[in-house]
Amino acid sequence: MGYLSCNAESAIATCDSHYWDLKKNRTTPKTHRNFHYSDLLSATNGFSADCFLGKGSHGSVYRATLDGGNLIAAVKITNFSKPSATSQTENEIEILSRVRNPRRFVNLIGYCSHNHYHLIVVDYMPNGSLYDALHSTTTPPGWSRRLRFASQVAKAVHSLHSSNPPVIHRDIKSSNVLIDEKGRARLGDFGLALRGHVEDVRVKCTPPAGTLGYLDPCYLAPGDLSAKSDVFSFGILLLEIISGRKAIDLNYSPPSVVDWAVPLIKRGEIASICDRRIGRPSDRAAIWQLSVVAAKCVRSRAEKRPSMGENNRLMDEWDPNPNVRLNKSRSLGGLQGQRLNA
Ligand SMILES: Nc1ncnc2c1ncn2[C@@H]1O[C@H](COP(=O)(O)OP(=O)(O)OP(=O)(O)O)[C@@H](O)[C@H]1O
Repeated sequence: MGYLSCNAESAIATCDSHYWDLKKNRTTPKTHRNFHYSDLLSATNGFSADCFLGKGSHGSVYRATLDGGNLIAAVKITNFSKPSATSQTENEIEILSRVRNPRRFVNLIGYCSHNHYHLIVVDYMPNGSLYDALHSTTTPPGWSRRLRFASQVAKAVHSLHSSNPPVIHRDIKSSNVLIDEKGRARLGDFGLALRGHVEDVRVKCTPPAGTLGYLDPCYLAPGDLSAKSDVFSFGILLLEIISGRKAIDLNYSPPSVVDWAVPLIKRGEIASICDRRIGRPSDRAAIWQLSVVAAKCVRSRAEKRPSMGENNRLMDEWDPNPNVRLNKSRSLGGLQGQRLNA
């Protein structure tokens, strides 16, 4: 996936550099382990093909068997010679040292530096990414799993936005949502995340970055960043979950999932955007509601988008227990019948 801009180094130069100076270790709390390279080498069988999990834009990922077989982890390796990769890895370590959620995030276990390489050790997610589940399998997830994934990602993003100071992820997309051993969707890849209030100098100085197709059109300059940029990307992710279409797919016209799906949602033609590979949704009201939430999240004016807290409250109405759901719906007022003004 192509990053529009990952130019964090120049931002660090102009901003409050000591805040992020991981190497001098002034601000990073020691909650993670410092691994020896030799341990990671043997834990991955010498980074063998057998342990290879995948390759991203900044390096490769391997499965590691640590602590005498008691801990299975994923090791991401990036090369120091790529400055953008280095700054993203350092940033990911910094952020993940401060936010931790065993059920919602792909958490940091530790890290190691060796010669020209940074190695970051994180929770191992044995069931691939949401991108793979939606786009690369012959058996895509059914509607109830999709609803669960949507709700789990919403909770993960909300927990970032409501931490103190808040964290804006800036790269929410299906390939950064990984599925754990219990089938839960967890948010990973915090390389572009920013921790701080929007008025903080670090946040104000960092150039826009993200992935094409998910990037908020209002986020054109550093000062435009807000949590609503994550809300936009989350809306794209919801459209992807509902339709099974990629954020941008040149095989379709229009290629953008937003340009295609939102007019249909506004006309109430929800069935037209539902993924045909998995049949009709049994819980049509929930999918209807999810589609409306998605359309609200991708509104062109950031201030008109709901917060992740509001999205969460609406999604909580899909409790698997119909009685609980009915009560919640009564108390909160469902979306059904609401007009959607872009
Ligand atoms: N914690 C993990 N557990 C298991 N597999 C992982 C883990 N992290 C990444 N992977 C796998 O490794 C591959 C590369 O991941 P990585 O995060 O480096 O890149 P990406 O998110 O796919 O792409 P990009 O770097 O462009 O954002 C992914 O396909 C993913 O399935």
